[in-house]
Amino acid sequence: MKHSVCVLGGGSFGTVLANIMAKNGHQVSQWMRNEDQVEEINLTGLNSRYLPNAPLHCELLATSNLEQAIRDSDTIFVSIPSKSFEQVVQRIEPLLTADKILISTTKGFNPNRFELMSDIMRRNPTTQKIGVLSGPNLAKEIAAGHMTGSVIASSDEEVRHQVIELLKSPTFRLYESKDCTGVELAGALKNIYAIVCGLAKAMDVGENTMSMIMTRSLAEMSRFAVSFGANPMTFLGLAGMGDLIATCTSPLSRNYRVGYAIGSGQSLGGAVLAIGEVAEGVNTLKMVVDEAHKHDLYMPLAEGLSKLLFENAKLESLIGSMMTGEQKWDVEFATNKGEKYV
Ligand SMILES: NC(=O)C1=CN([C@@H]2O[C@H](COP(=O)(O)OP(=O)(O)OC[C@H]3O[C@@H](n4cnc5c(N)ncnc54)[C@H](OP(=O)(O)O)[C@@H]3O)[C@@H](O)[C@H]2O)C=CC1
Ligand SMILES: O=C(CO)COP(=O)(O)O
Repeated sequence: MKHSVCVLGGGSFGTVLANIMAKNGHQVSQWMRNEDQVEEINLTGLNSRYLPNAPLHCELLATSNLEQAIRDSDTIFVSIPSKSFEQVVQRIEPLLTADKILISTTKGFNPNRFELMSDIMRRNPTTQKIGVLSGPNLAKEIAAGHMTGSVIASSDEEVRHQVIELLKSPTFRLYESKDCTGVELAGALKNIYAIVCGLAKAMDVGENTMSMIMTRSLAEMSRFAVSFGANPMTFLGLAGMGDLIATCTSPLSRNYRVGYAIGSGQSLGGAVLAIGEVAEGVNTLKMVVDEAHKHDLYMPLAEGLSKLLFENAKLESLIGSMMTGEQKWDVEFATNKGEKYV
């Protein structure tokens, strides 16, 4: 069945998703605020700023008319950086109807208060058909046709099945989850640890060290997420371990590149500016460390990175955080916490 879909955001991820769905034969419009970009995509089939060298499907229609894009669509993917997500969702609220499906693909927190993108979407008074998409989805690899998969999380079966129908392709697999909190937190939190891994790589640490950092990162991420109601098992899946591996090892990750640049001697501001695209991990780090303090959660890697980036601490303090912190359980959910995981 052919669906009418729109993707909000003209960045690299919004563009690859819109392109997959157009290739799948759906009617797809991609909303962006930049008129020149709209013209370029419609005339040349290219989004040269965010996804150079990736020819887009001829039926993908770029538009700057938000009202029409929403009215014509049964499913809306919001692919806007977390900083502007709330503002864009507020703009579309008067255009929503109870049957429209809203999906977030954004991996971050609202910078104004501690909440996830799904919390922002749920506040709309009209539709509760809501889901989040997250997984190892480096946009440029998807555009190049490399195989990957993602997780569609929603408590609503219709939402999950609709997203699978829209996006499944010979190179893109979709898996279902009901653990929205876990999937969404996994996607947001891994960006912190991609920065740490970029830094570590710039320091030329060995593979043992990289493996330890990634594994302890997974422990921190799941500890944090479980305290907000997530299922720790979600972190073994594509949205957890899958995305952590992709983002912590690939120079295509903007967060990894921020870490690498800082590890090579650049300032945080300089590194973010040079990338020219969103690196969500920087805001996420601030929000998460604040929450960890409030809830007394032990997160030595995030804490060490925060001191390095925001308090001018030396690199050694990050290493110290990891190497001199408490050494207790390897997999804490399998051992000491609550009988249900034993
Ligand atoms: N790229 C990737 O590999 C993946 C990204 N994600 C997540 O998807 C989200 C979007 O990322 P991505 O596409 O990479 O971002 P990019 O940095 O590539 O692009 C951001 C897009 O959002 C637009 N935008 C920003 N603010 C506003 C606003 N107030 N109103 C309208 N448009 C706005 C920008 O428009 P303009 O150019 O006009 O500023 C631009 O089109 C992020 O949370 C990211 O973590 C998830 C999976 C993979
Ligand atoms: O989330 C991503 C891949 O799954 C993209 O990571 P970056 O935002 O670090 O580029």
